[in-house]
Amino acid sequence: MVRKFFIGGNWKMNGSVAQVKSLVEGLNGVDIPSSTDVVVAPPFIYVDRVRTHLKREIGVAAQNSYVKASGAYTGEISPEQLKDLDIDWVILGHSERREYFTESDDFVGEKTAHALAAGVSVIACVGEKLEEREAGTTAQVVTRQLKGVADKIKDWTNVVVAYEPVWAIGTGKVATPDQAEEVHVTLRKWLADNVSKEVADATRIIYGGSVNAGNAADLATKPNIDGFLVGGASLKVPDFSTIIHSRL
Ligand SMILES: O=C(CO)COP(=O)(O)O
Repeated sequence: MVRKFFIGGNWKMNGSVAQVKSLVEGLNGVDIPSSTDVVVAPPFIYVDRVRTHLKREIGVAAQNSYVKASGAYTGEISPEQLKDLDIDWVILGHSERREYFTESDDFVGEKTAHALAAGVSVIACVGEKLEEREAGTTAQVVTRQLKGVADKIKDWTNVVVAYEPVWAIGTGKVATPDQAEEVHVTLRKWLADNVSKEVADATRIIYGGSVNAGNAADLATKPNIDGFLVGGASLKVPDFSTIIHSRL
């Protein structure tokens, strides 16, 4: 099964009008291989302008969405509203949201189901903390998080799973290709055993955590690493471009 390479750029809470303009101009000059899906996720307030000015070969994602279509939910954004702006993707369950905004596995699953129902594809994130890895519970943690999503959805066609070990995010401490591959295999096996062999074969599992222009190609050699979710390096167009072209 050939899974299309997938590169996401998570800009997190970074950027200004000027920086967003320069990123979009830079990205418009990057050659996007037809074998690769590329999606960038600006902060909410910039998604509309990014979608308007960015070339269509690059998708745009939000970094969160809520579980209702509309209503009295101050500060929230619905996937229906994202769709209204032609935003086709959303990142859900990022460890920063789980940690700072106390999002549970169950809530991430609910948000995933609602986004998919609204026609927005989902990058669903899982990942263990350092103490969980050291305690030997990595597989348990990531499969529990994946189950939170699996319990709420039936169709995985529009889901990409991102494995992002918390200890590797923004730390410069990247998982080795073998460490990442091991967890990707665990996640894929869990999908095969608990959802279906077809879903396990077809679902892209991407890696995130200190991916940069220097380490992406090595990680991309692993058969179960189907791409990357990139934070810091996605704010530097030349580095992000190298990562986009990291699979030979
Ligand atoms: O959290 C990440 C992407 O969602 C990874 O961030 P960094 O690439 O900055 O480590």
